[in-house]
Amino acid sequence: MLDDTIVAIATPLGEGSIGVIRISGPEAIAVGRRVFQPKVNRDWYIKDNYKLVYGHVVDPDSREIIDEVLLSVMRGPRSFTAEDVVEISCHGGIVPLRRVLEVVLRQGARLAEPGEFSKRAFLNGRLDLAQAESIIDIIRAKTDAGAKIAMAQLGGKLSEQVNELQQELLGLLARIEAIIDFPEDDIPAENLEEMADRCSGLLKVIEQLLDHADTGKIYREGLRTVIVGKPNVGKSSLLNALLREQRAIVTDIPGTTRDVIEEVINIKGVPLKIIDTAGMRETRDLVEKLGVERSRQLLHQADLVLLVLDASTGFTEDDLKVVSLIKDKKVLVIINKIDIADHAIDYEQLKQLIGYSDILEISAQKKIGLERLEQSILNLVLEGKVTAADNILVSNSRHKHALERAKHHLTEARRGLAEAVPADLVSIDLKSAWEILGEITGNHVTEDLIDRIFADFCIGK
Ligand SMILES: Nc1nc2c(c(=O)[nH]1)N(C=O)[C@@H](CNc1ccc(C(=O)N[C@@H](CCC(=O)O)C(=O)O)cc1)CN2
Ligand SMILES: Nc1nc2c(ncn2[C@@H]2O[C@H](COP(=O)(O)OP(=O)(O)OP(=O)(O)O)[C@@H](O)[C@H]2O)c(=O)[nH]1
Ligand SMILES: [Mg+2]
Repeated sequence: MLDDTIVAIATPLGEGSIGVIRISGPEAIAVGRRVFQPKVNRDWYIKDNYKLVYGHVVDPDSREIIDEVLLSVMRGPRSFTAEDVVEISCHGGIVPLRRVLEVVLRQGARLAEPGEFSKRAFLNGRLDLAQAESIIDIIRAKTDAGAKIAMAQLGGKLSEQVNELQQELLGLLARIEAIIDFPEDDIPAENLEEMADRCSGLLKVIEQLLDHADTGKIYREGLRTVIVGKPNVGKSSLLNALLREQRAIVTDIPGTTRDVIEEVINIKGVPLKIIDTAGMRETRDLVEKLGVERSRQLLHQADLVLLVLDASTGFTEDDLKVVSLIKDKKVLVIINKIDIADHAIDYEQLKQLIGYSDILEISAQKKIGLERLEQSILNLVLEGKVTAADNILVSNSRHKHALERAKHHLTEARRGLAEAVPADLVSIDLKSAWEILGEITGNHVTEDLIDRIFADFCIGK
C-alpha cells in the first residue's frame, strides 16, 4: 500500500494568494521531474533538499504551461510523511490547482484519501496515533488555549505519560508471570500487597487524566450553550451582546427569531458554541412552530443552558413551561432588562419555583453584567478544575474511553491482588489494561481503527 505515490491539494479550495499541491511516495520526485520545468536550477532533484526552486508546471503531453510555481523537495525520511515529498506552490485559485493536480495524476500519482498523508506519517513511525490525532485538533482549534493543548499532544506529552504507564504495567506483568511460572513457590503476602499498591499508583495517574478530560473536551469541541426563554425576553440581544456584533435580528415583536443561530465566542480561551433559539411558546404560525420544535431538539445536546427571563414582565406561566423543558440540564438563569425594571423578580420566590441557585441580572441592551455572566459560565463549566495548559489534558473522547476501560481492568487487577485470586486472572486484567493503553498511542491497534481515525481528517492532510 505504501509503495504508491499520492497527491492532493493541501490548501483550502478557494481564492488565496498561493495554493499547495503535495505529492508523497517513492515516485514523488520522478513525477515532479516530469511536470516541472525549472528556470535555472536544472538538477534540483539531485542535491537540493528543503529548498525552493522557481519554474513552471508544464503538461508533458501538450507542452502547455499550466502555472508559474515554486517547488520544494523533502527527501524521506526528512519529510512530514517520512517518504519523498514534493510540494508545488501554485497561484491560489481553484482552476490552477485543479489543473496542476490533473497533470500530476496523469503522471502516475494517485489521489490521496482524507488523512492519508498523516496516516503515512503514523505508519512510517514519524508520529504515534495520539500525535497524529492532535494535528486535526490543531487545525480545528477554536481558541488559542485549544490549540495549545493540541500542540502539547503533538509534542508527545500525552504519549509520554501513556508510555510510562505501559512500562510500569509491563514490570508488574513480568512479576505476575514469574508467579504463574513457579506456582510452588510461596508468595509472601507483602509482595502481593506491594503490587496492589503499584496498581493504585497507576490508577491515580489514570484518574487524574480522566479528571481533566471533560475540561479537555470543552477546549477541543467547544461548549454547546443554548439560549432559551419565552419570546421577546432578549435572547437574540444577549447573543449579540456576547458576540459584540449585531448578528441576530432583534425587534420588539415576539417571535422574531425563527431559525437557530449558532456562533462561536471565546471566553478566556474556552470556545463557547452559542446557540440562539426561537422563543418557546404555543403557536399556530407554522414557521415559528418548526423553530420552536428545533429549539427543543437542541436542548437535548446542550452542555449548558442560559435561561433568559424578562425583568419587565416578571416570572410568568410561559417561563414555567420553558423551565419544565430544561429540568435535567446545567442551567444559568439570566434576568434581562434590569435597566428598565430593577429587582422585579423575587430571587427567593424564583429559587423556590424553579430551584436554580445560579441567577444573574443583566441588561443585554445596555451591556450591563456581561463580564460577570462570562465569568459565571466559566465557573460553572470548569468548576474550579484546571484551566492551565501545562497540564496534560485528554481532550479526545477516544482517549478518554480507553483510559476508562484501562482503569476498569486495573481496578480488577488490584482487587485480585488484594484478595489473592489466582495469578493468571490478575495477569489477564493487567494485559488488557496494557493493550487498551496501547490503543491511545497506536502501539496496539487494529487496521480498522486506524482507517476510521484518519478518515475523519480533511483531504490533503
Ligand atoms: N509546506 C508545508 N508546511 C507545513 C507542513 C507541510 O507538510 N508542508 N506540515 C505538515 O503537517 C506542518 C509542518 N510539519 C512538518 C513536520 C515534519 C516535517 C519534516 O520534514 N521533518 C523531518 C525533517 C526536519 C529537519 O531535520 O529539517 C524530520 O523530522 O525528520 C515537515 C513538516 C505545517 N506546515
Ligand atoms: N430595555 C431593554 N430592552 C431590551 C433588553 N434586551 C432586549 N431588549 C428588547 O427586547 C426586545 C426583544 O429582544 P430580542 O432580543 O429580539 O428578544 P428574543 O428573546 O430574541 O425574542 P424572540 O426571538 O422573539 O423570541 C427588543 O425590542 C429589544 O430591544 C434590555 O436589556 N433592556
Ligand atoms: Mg430572538
